[in-house]
Amino acid sequence: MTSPKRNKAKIVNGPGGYILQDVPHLIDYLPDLHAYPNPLQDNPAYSVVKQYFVDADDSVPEKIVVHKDGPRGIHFRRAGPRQKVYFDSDEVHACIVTCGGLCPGLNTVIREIVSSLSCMYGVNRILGIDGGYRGFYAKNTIPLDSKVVNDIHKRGGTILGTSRGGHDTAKIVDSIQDRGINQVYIIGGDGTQRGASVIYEEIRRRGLKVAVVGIPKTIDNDIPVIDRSFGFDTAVEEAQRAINAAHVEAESNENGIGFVKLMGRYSELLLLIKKAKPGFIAMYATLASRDVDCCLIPESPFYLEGEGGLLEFIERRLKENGHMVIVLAEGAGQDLMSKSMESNTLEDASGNKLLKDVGLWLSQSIKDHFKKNKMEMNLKYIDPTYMIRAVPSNASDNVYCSLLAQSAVHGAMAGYTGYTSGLVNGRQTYIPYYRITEKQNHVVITDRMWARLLSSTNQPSFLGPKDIPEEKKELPVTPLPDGEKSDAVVDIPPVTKEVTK
Ligand SMILES: Nc1ncnc2c1ncn2[C@@H]1O[C@H](COP(=O)(O)OP(=O)(O)O)[C@@H](O)[C@H]1O
Ligand SMILES: O=P(O)(O)OC[C@H]1O[C@](O)(COP(=O)(O)O)[C@@H](O)[C@@H]1O
Ligand SMILES: [Mg+2]
Repeated sequence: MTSPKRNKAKIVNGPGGYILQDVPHLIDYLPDLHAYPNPLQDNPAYSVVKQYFVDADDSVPEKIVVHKDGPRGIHFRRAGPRQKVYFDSDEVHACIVTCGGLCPGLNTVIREIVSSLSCMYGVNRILGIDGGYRGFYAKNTIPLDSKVVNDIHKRGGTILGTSRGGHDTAKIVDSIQDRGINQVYIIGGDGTQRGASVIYEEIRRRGLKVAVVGIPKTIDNDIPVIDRSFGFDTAVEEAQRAINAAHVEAESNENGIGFVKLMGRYSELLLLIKKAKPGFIAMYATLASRDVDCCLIPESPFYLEGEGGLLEFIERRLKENGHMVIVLAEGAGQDLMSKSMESNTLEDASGNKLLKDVGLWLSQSIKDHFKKNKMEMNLKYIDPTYMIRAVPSNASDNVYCSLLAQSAVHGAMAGYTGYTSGLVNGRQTYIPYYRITEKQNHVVITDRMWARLLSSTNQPSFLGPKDIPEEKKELPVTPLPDGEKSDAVVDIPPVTKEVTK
């Protein structure tokens, strides 16, 4: 296992408190690299586009809600094609790997990386890595071209296969070096991006001309900074089907309860710091459906018994309406379940905490309660968790995946490396790894979005004021005096979580 080396972050300060959290470039450590004119300038599809190439100074603000006297704040480099590229098309030997859990849209991203490289930049050496990180050193590669990927966007899953665990940095970089690969596209979630970050560090330490690019994938929506991950929209849409079925079942039965379990799990890292456990799919599926009476997510603790508890609320809602729908994120109520059952903490191959099935436990607890109180109730339990991530991406995710993949390719061709390509405030950007890996996204229950959900379901918050967690306040950005512009570097915090093999 290679321990990540400390590296310097590229920070550019500008007037009015402007900060650019820039991404590394190959010339940062290979200053003599040759640049070429971008072959896109001769591409008939683009020659008519005004200002097709992105201006070198274009950047995208992280926060778009501002006060008139506030500092301009943090920005990211805008993604897109540059006038100069640092790879000759014939020289490029690219590879693509998919890691972690499935997510709708993986195949669309693979397809578009291949198409962008071959159709826009004339690259014809592209390899698929079979079965996640360990495929770099334990499996054969899969040659990819436009024909092979032609209709894969219509299929769920990933044609390359995926896995958890198996991240051996030295072996992976050896394989990249031995095969002469010089562009590495890594599609995966929070764990994968941490893996990409250490691969980039090792490549840089060895002084290789290899661009390492991350493409964020997460059905849990737990990757920070970006607006949302591809596949999330599809997953929420698919979850609607399960909620609709639950509603139909509930309505058709005396005191019917439709109970749906969705994905959204505890993160081990976040358990350590007692923070986020994302319940985004449950929250958005509930908001979209309007048929849900109660949404339970890990970020918002609840209790079963007594006044103000879940069981009391269920009884009340059944009396009022004769039926109800409950949506539960799989990470919710894990503490309640652990208290009532013998528990030992297990992990998957990537070090993620393995969850017990809270859906089965909670639905049984509800059944037991009604039986004990001799009240009639009909509960139908629906677990669509793997179904919602195995489907192909919907139209909007397909467009999103395509733009994301194109941006990733433009960046690598332009010589940028050590970045994740992501949508920030509706614009494609390049985000340095340390911003992606420093924390995880979670539902903030003191935000307006959760309040909107509570007012749409009219469920109790199950919280007193003292239960509301204090969210870490963001440090204010200190504005620089007008006109002052300085290039600065700061230490990047090393990746904290250890690699699990
Ligand atoms: N801190 C880390 N350093 C290096 N590799 C990691 C790290 N955490 C996870 N990985 C690797 O990333 C891959 C995917 O991680 P996982 O957590 O399973 O999925 P996801 O990336 O979708 O969150 C696995 O192969 C795992 O070994
Ligand atoms: O595929 P597995 O190992 O059963 O894991 C299921 C988990 O994967 C997820 O879909 C998230 O996966 P990632 O962390 O790989 O994005 C969770 O929602 C779920 O808890
Ligand atoms: Mg993950």
